[in-house]
Amino acid sequence: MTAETIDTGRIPAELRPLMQALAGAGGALERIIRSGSGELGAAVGTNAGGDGQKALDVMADDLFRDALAGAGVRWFASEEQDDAIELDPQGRLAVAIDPLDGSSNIDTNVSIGTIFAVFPAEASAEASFLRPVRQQICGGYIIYGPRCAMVVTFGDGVQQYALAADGVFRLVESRMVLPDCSFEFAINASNYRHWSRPIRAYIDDCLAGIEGPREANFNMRWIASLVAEAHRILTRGGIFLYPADARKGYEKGRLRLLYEAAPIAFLIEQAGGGASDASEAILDQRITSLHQRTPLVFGSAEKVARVSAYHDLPETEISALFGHRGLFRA
Ligand SMILES: O=P(O)(O)OC[C@H]1O[C@](O)(COP(=O)(O)O)[C@@H](O)[C@@H]1O
Ligand SMILES: [Mg+2]
Ligand SMILES: [Mg+2]
Repeated sequence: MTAETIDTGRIPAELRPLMQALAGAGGALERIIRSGSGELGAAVGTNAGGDGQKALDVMADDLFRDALAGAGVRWFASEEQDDAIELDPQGRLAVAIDPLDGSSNIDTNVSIGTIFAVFPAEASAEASFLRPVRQQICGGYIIYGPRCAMVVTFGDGVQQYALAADGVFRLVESRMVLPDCSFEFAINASNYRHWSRPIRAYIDDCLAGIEGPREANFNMRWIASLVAEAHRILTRGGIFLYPADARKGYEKGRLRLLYEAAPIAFLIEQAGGGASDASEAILDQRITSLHQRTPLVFGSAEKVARVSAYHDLPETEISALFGHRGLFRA
């Protein structure tokens, strides 16, 4: 009898072994992070996407891969693996994972996370992962913060589980709803000069505050952990933007569609929010390669729609000096 790792009452029966495995590995990773030595942040190589790999990236990847091997998972794709791996030929699930998100924060004791997307397993890895985003059957993340929590959707609302002292993830919220009443935006403003004009216009209008087209004062956050930003926005609203920019390698932004944008978008839409590539819904996209990047904008539906509309404005209006946008009064 395997030890209980998560409340299973609100988890679809066919996904319970998977969720128990993810919770068990997540709990183990939380203990490593909480008590780990300084080497967790040591550089150990580069991954398929060309990003630097930290020791904890590799440890997390090994941990989740081993845990999923006995959980009905046939195909395993990871940010830290060049290609998908077959774990169990009898498995009926395909899991794509960012085993450790927010790696630049490992040494700074800032919240980091794990992100996962689940699809039905097909006969090949390609067919299992290179498909419409909407065919996801489960998406979620684990946040290793002051409170370790798992947030997950199975397509019928968003559930939150908190890691209790006994090592079990306990259901604490059965239907998270994204609040629409926040004037907070999250973007890495150091890249301002690299952004497109519509993105600069959108941020300029936020910065213009009460005297500007938005007629409201905004606050800014940037944690550099996608999971931490998503958790804040699910909890108190706002908008996150990691747009495409002019830097080499950032033509499609920084974040990966399969195991970052797709699961986050699934959660955000299930909580009543919106998620796009700055123009089109993420859930309407098709995944064409394991590590493909996509611009990502998510948060309250109205704010995400506004960013898309800025991309539709005539060039004459895409000027940060333009007073009241013709399309929006406030
Ligand atoms: O360092 P930047 O350019 O601000 O990017 C921060 C973003 O990069 C990421 O850390 C990328 O994820 P990984 O750490 O898994 O590579 C996101 O979590 C975060 O939103
Ligand atoms: Mg990541
Ligand atoms: Mg990562």
